[in-house]
Amino acid sequence: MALITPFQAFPAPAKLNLTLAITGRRADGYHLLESVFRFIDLMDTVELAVRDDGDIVLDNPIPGVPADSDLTVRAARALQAASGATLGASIRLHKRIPMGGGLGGGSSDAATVLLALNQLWNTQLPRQTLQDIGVKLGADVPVFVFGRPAFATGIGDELTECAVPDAWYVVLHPGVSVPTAKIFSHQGLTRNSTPSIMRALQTTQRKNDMQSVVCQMFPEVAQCLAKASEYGEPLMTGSGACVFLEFDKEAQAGAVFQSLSSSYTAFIAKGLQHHPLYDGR
Ligand SMILES: C[C@@](CO)(OP(=O)(O)O)[C@H](O)COP(=O)(O)OP(=O)(O)OC[C@H]1O[C@@H](n2ccc(N)nc2=O)[C@H](O)[C@@H]1O
Ligand SMILES: Nc1ncnc2c1ncn2[C@@H]1O[C@H](COP(=O)(O)OP(=O)(O)O)[C@@H](O)[C@H]1O
Repeated sequence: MALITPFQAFPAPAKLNLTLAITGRRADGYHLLESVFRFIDLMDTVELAVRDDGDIVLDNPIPGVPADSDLTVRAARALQAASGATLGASIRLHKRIPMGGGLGGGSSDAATVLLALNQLWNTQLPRQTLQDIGVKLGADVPVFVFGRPAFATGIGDELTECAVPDAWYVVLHPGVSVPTAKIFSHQGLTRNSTPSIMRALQTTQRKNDMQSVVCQMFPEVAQCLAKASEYGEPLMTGSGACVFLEFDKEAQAGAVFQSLSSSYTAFIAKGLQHHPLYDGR
């Protein structure tokens, strides 16, 4: 019997980019960003059981995503390679975060695997080392390992903790899936936002430099933003397609959710002050 522990469940929250400015492009094609990331309580669950044969096995691959490409499997293998761990893991994924929605679900699943297996395998790598392993899997992975709301620079991997308000969100899915790479490589993308001098301002200035190109390519996103603007000031998260509205009170979010959930797949979510696996260290 290869399994040597029972399955344990670990949460993987979605993220919102409260603001996202593109300030330049590196020689390797990756873009320089300034963004404020926060976590919300819309979550996937990753179940993990330790194996004694060193294998990494995904029990329930996502349709259309081969197990070897799944970010959870890649994260577990990257941790084995970096730590020399000889143990393996069986993985079961319970997806709730829509894919290709700009909510970072795959990256969050990967970060949860890194954080959880680092404990289950007793590899004891420091958080920064896990972030360094994570960035090779995807630019969004480090912030989930970092575990706190963050002002991000670099390609989204240089992180400073920042304050975010207690808030509730209505997240709308416009019904299309946006390919991140296509938006980053689009001719019409503006890449010249001025880097901010006062970082604190970034939590109040809200924009998304990817929104205009996504709206050109996917009119469904523009229509969703127009509809949502009847209830507040919506913004797209990441490279889309999801759109969100922020509210101070749960009741306000609840009323808007009621109104919009007949037109869109919608989620109501509480903003988190830290990642559920963040232990303060
Ligand atoms: C746009 C953001 C904002 O948080 O989020 P999502 O919309 O994906 O959630 C991220 O920067 C996405 O991060 P992630 O989805 O992990 O990106 P990766 O897998 O590393 O890269 C996907 C593609 O986007 C491009 N890319 C990504 C990040 C970045 N700073 N510059 C880029 O040019 C890469 O060249 C690659 O072609
Ligand atoms: N565990 C995973 N969950 C979701 N998507 C994954 C996973 N592993 C690999 N992927 C791939 O990553 C792509 C981006 O997914 P995701 O991170 O959910 O969206 P986004 O980058 O828009 O926030 C998916 O379309 C899928 O092909």
